[in-house]
Amino acid sequence: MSEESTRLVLLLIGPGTLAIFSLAYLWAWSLERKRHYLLLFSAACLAFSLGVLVQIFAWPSNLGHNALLSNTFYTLSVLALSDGVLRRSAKSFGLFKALFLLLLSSCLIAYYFYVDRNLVMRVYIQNFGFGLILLISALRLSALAKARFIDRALFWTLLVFSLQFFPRTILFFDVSGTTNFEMFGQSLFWRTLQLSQAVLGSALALVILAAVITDVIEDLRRERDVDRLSGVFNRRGFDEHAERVMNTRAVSVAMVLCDLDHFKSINDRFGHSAGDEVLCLFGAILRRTARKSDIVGRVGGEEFAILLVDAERSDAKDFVTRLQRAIADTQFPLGAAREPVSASFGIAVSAKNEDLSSLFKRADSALYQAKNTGRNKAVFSD
Ligand SMILES: Nc1nc2c(ncn2[C@@H]2O[C@H](COP(=O)(O)OP(=O)(O)OP(=O)(O)O)[C@@H](O)[C@H]2O)c(=O)[nH]1
Repeated sequence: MSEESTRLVLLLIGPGTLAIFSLAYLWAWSLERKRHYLLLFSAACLAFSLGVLVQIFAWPSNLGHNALLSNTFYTLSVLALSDGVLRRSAKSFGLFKALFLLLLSSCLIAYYFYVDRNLVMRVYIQNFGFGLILLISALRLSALAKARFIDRALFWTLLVFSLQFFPRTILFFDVSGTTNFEMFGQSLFWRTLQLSQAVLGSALALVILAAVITDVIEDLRRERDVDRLSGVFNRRGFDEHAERVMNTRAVSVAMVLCDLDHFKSINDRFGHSAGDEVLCLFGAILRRTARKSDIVGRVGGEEFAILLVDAERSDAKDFVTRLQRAIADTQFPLGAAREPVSASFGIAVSAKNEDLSSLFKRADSALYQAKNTGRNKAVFSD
């Protein structure tokens, strides 16, 4: 292979890798169409890849047109990337802001080509501009620095990627001393740019892909573990989370089982959908009343379980009292007479080394007792 072909192949590695990432995001979007930001990542990779190709193959050959076209692709890529990462976190870059920046960069590049031809200014405008856009986006996502591992990885990779535009431009562009467009492709600046984009750009694309895959897996896990009607864990989710707490934390826990009274009669008199509405409201009450660390689940038709973490008998009693008050204060959609809704409770506080199944059984017997001795009351397991 001639030296020229080897050089070309090496130059094509970066845009080729990004084109593959573009296809990967597109494929991911075809599986998860509600995640529109995947299209933005795909567009960002494709636009960057096209920008590099336009420069490598000098198409169009007119230098001014080439500078403008490659700048458009690069700017679109940076804007799509910024908007994509922001949208993943339910924020957005803003269409008008993006269009304004695209227009501004095109005008500046055109000015420093056609009016005051200055390669140095064009390189600084592009690199500092891109660095700044990405830096601002990264800083808007600073909350991710305290989130899950993959979010932290995304935040820091984006931050490093945005910051590298500044020292790389200053160091290598000044060192290479290139002010001539014809020599630009041979310059140290252009080569370090290609290398850093290939390495850091691929790292960023890879971290984003990993974050997207993690999002999808978490969503699937949530769907598997959460009861859609009441918004609390289903039996599977409850067991898994409760088991984890009991196996990893050496604190006293209390199991509260809670069963709505005469629920069959609610369904019979007001209809199944009114019954559903009661379950939905009841789930909301439980989520409001429990602490973040507690585990709440719907473990049967109208039966709920709450594992109070780091709780003694008095904490469980206080919790149930607050719950009873919240139930009494809630207006359930049960006809004009506003039929009251009540629940019975069985409570068990963990003994030393007691496992989940034994704790659950004791709370269940206490609940059975509450039901059999008049309902609308709480009974403790001894
Ligand atoms: N609307 C609705 N009803 C449900 C759902 N799951 C179970 N049920 C109903 O809940 C009722 C439970 O009835 P029972 O087990 O007799 O309990 P109950 O009427 O509350 O009686 P006590 O618990 O003894 O006070 C049944 O009629 C089930 O059909 C659901 O998701 N939605």
